Amino acid sequence: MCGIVGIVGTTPVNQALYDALTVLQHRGQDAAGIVTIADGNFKQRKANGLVKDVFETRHMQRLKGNMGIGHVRYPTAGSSSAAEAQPFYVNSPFGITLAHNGNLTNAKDLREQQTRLARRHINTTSDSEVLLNVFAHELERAVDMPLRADDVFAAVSRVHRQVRGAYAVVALIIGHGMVAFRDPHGIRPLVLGRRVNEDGSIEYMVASESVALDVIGFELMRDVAPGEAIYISEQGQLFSLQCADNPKLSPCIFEYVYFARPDSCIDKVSVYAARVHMGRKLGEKIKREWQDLDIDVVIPIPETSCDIALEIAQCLGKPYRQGFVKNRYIGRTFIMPGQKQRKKSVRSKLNAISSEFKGKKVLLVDDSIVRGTTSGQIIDMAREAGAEKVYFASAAPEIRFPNVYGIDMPTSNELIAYGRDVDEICSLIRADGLIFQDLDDLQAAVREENPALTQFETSVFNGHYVTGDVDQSYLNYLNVLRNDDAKAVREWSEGVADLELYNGES
Ligand SMILES: O=P(O)(O)OC[C@H]1O[C@H](OP(=O)(O)OP(=O)(O)O)[C@H](O)[C@@H]1O
Ligand SMILES: NC(=O)CC[C@H](N)C(=O)O
Ligand SMILES: [Mg+2]
Repeated sequence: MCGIVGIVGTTPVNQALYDALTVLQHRGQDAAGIVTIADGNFKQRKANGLVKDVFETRHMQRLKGNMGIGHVRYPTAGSSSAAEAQPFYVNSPFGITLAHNGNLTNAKDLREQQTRLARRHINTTSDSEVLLNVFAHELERAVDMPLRADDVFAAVSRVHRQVRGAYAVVALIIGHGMVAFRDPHGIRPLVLGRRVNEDGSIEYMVASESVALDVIGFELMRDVAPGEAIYISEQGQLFSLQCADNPKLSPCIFEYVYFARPDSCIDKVSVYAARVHMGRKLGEKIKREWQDLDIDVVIPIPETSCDIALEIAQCLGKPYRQGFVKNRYIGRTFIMPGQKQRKKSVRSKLNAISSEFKGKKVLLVDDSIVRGTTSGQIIDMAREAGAEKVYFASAAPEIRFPNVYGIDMPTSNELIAYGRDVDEICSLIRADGLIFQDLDDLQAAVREENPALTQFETSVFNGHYVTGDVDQSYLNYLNVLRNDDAKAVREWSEGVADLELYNGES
């Protein structure tokens, strides 16, 4: 789950894009990029690193123009080399740059088709570059001069017919406008906003999360519908059309559990409210199932679980204490690239306040347990700080299946709950008791905010993949391609060679 943003404005957009990417940083910490259009050309800066490190004043000064797009990356396909930072560029037709959040499940086939049939060269291993070429090829076929919104929509319709997986996309077509679209299941979020200026002119913005609109001073108009495309011309005129044959909203439920910021609203659901409901549901389950459990205090594992833990504490009638202090300079550990780095970072990120643990029976709360990197270490820390008993509650159910839609969990083997029951997981993380949310309760918690959400993308919990094209042979292929060891070998050789071709500037 990367973060994407695009603005068609009436004044320079560089600072607004930068600010939006900073607000979306929690969605991707590996690389960042911005492309703007000025004087009939693209201006681009992209590199590995956090937003604050990638863009220096000299870059910002060169990113001129009133329209642009941006991306923060959390790699889920290809490599984490700078050459795969986004946006990507193709020169024909017109000149297009594209930023993508999600992951394609048929990228291999599409790549072959683009090479063989469309005679396009894709220079990196990124699925997003494949998606850009599919879109460019279809736009080339659809084109009427001058380019009309309908041509763009026809191209997007054909993209939907070929591409499988998750994709929330924003792209610039030079000399024409900005296009944004969401896959027919709406797996990854995308919102549309606007700002009305004093002279009555309107600026438009799309972003992965509504919080980006808030911070830039745009008002939320609505979510981009699954399968829908939005086209905003250079002149600032907005067009939209449903471009999918059978759209069916099935947002990734993990966005609500972990990825999105609590102050965002996704598919008419306040992420904060959904987490509060998750806390209540889990609190009720704890009361039901652990009737004679003796808990002195409820302690969250910062940062995502704080809102959930507070609600659990209220539900149980127990005190809530912030027993761990988070180092504000260390990012999210789950989206860090390798297990070694993730493990090391948990310890430097979180530290216990001994007085909150000494001689107490504590209930630790986290939003989820994925690889068990956090929970194992945190429980040890709680014991070292003097806890008498350490119980653990997870607001998400057991995660047993790989994710193929933009979360970097490509193999079951790395998941602590794979092939294990609750007792086995409990002893592995060295807890005195462990409880997970039920999937029905998790879905109900989110649905409470928007009853129209009848279906979610829940594959990591139940192995049901909404796009219907994911089978065991695909999962085996992914396992070989993207397991931690394979990634480490690839990154090492790329680091040594560093000979890739890409059109970034430094
Ligand atoms: O079982 P694991 O593999 O450790 O993954 C789950 C943990 O990772 C995430 O925290 P993270 O540090 O990424 O971010 P946060 O500060 O937003 O909680 C999540 O909130 C859990 O704490
Ligand atoms: N997390 C994402 O959305 C990643 C986008 C794309 N698959 C990449 O790896 O760059
Ligand atoms: Mg966490």
